[in-house]
Amino acid sequence: MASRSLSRLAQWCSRVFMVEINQKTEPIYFSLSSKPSAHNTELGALFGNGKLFSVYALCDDRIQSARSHAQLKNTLAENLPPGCELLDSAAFLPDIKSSLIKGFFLQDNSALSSAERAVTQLQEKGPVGLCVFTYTREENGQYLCSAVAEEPAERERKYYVIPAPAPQRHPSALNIRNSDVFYQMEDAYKVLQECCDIIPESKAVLELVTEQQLQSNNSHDKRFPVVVIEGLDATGKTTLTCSLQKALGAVLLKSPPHCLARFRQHFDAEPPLIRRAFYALGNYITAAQIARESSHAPVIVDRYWHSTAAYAIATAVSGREENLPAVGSEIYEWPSDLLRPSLVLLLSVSPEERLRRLTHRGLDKTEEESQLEINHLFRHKVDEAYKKIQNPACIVVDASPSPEHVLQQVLYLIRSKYNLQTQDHQ
Ligand SMILES: Nc1ncnc2c1ncn2[C@@H]1O[C@H](COP(=O)(O)OP(=O)(O)OP(=O)(O)O)[C@@H](O)[C@H]1O
Ligand SMILES: Nc1ccn([C@H]2C[C@H](O)[C@@H](COP(=O)(O)O)O2)c(=O)n1
Repeated sequence: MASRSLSRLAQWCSRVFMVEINQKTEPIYFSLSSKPSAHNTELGALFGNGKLFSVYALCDDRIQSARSHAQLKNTLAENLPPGCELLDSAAFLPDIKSSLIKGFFLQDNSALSSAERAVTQLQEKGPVGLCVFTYTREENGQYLCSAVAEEPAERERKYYVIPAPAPQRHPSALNIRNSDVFYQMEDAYKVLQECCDIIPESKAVLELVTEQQLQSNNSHDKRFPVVVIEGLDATGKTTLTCSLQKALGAVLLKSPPHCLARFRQHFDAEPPLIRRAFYALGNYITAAQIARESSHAPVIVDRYWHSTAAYAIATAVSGREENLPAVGSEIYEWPSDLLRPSLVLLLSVSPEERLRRLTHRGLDKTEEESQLEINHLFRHKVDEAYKKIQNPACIVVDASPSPEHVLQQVLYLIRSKYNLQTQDHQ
């Protein structure tokens, strides 16, 4: 998307705008038109009161655009006048992949809006173009939209705001491929290559990926079973994987791998495009380690691609759980260049039991895991996304019994699939 082509209001008329009032109700969809609509009362909930404007960060450089969007959100949130709502917004071409442009819609009841002043300061600071729309209500009940643009002629141009039909598929899934989830190592690798000038740690991560790939044993000779243990935070993955390692004389690996631990906190603070590329590359390093170790012993892995894809999809797909694409969608496809495990077990416990274990454990969590605590809906979406991933699909394991009971249950599952003997029988 070339930002220059979108700085002119007319270019936005082909798009549908979506504004999410909250995570639980359907978004409001509208378009811009040269003709008024007879039915725009539907827009009342959004365009009801106060001063209204929306803002989108436009930039040709996807890294700069991702960081500018994050910076814009922080700036608007920090300068929000009392009574002003900051809502997620997006403009898209229905069913056209990668057409989603994320932004923010503000309902502002204050006269001199500090949010608007913050946007103006950001615009002057650059370096990315912001496209700001303002909306006004006419006497006849029609809503008009104009762009705060450089050229006077552009500023004078106004379009009617008219209701638009809800698209077949929720637009937040349009940009997932290579923005939130990566399906080839080289696509994730390219993102971090583009970050090297602004995020020095990227270079070190890329060197580790290259080093591990060079050491990878791609031979498809006899391999011992590779069992991945997945699940939300505090479902008992670490406890179970350690017990499995002892019981099976297995090698225990994890994703992200230990060699990336020192970079993790930094990339967790980056916008999704960069953060997810980091975790995707972590899976490829872990895959190279699995390839080497599974030539001489069974391998147990604590989190792998299912975690990376499920958390990314659940974060990217806003709104209700039903907005997740159906099973069979390409977004759930295992990457063709990533080593496939023999078995993936998804540990499942009740939210109450999980919270009990988390509280009991007292360790800190990633921002996303903190989200899981406050956001019941987000947790459900992560769980649903886990279960939609195919080839291999997860086998759900009830992990609420005692650690020993869960271990025996999982050993039975593994043994019934392979004639793997436990350590004490060898
Ligand atoms: N089957 C179980 N029954 C009761 N408590 C358990 C069980 N398994 C683990 N726990 C306890 O629950 C807490 C979380 O366990 P653990 O760290 O293994 O979870 P986890 O899924 O690895 O979490 P994370 O993803 O954050 O690493 C720990 O205090 C652990 O002792
Ligand atoms: N392969 C992986 C492993 C982890 N993540 C992300 C998803 C969550 O935000 C978080 C959970 O990890 P934990 O705190 O349990 O170590 O890390 C991922 O995206 N891909």
